[in-house]
Amino acid sequence: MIALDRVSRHYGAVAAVDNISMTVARGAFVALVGASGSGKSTLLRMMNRLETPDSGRVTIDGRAVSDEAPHRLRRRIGYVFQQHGLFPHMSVAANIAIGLRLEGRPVGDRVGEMLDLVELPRAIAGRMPDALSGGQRQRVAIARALATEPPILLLDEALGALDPVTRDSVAGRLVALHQRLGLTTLLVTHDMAEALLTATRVLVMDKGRIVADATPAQLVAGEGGEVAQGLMAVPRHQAERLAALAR
Ligand SMILES: Nc1ncnc2c1ncn2[C@@H]1O[C@H](COP(=O)(O)OP(=O)(O)OP(=O)(O)O)[C@@H](O)[C@H]1O
Repeated sequence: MIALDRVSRHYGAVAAVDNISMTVARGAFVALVGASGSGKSTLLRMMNRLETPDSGRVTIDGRAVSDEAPHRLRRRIGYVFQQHGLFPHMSVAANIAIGLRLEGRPVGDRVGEMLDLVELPRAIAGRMPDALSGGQRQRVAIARALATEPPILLLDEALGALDPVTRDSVAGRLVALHQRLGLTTLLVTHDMAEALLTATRVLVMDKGRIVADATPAQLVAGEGGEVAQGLMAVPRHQAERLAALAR
């Protein structure tokens, strides 16, 4: 569904994304992990034209994203980032409905349906974003991203600002939504454990390149190479220390 063909993006001398070719199948849940600065966000943001490659081509359903107006493209691609990005002066309902309104589509009962989808009470529709908890705000941001029913969902550290309990619960809801709506989802995260527990395919980035492309089971089995296993050391070490506490 999504294809990158020899895509690069430089900032001065830095190759943020260095000649990457990859494809993402429809319905996949792909995590992009890697150290800070490895190019994850740049790669993601080239898919919805928030960044432009210096060379190479990004296509969705066979069509180059550069041939489509950004606002049209973004109707087909939901995008959620770390700082939820809700409009502070608009109610929850107005935030969720904004995509539909911009397209001139009827809102109908969509706000309520979207709140149901992310398991928030419909009664919060009239609240302002600053009257919500961080986890609730992030779920509203996901509801907003999905309100226009885009088939693709891009999440850039979308859970990164949440406390661990909320993060775990929102991650679980996301996987359920991904399956229920048949989405194609890409999740950028620093957290290898989160990648392993949500995605079915994990891409590991290092210095602008993809250095591993593996399933969670393969990574747990020790595959994927040195950089991937370096990232695996964190959850593995934590699991060992927790197991040692129980002894
Ligand atoms: N607008 C920009 N101007 C200059 N350099 C940039 C810009 N955006 C990204 N970079 C550089 O490109 C490289 C990749 O950045 P990117 O944000 O894609 O990495 P990342 O893996 O998402 O990092 P993080 O996990 O810290 O968000 C970094 O060296 C970064 O400093």
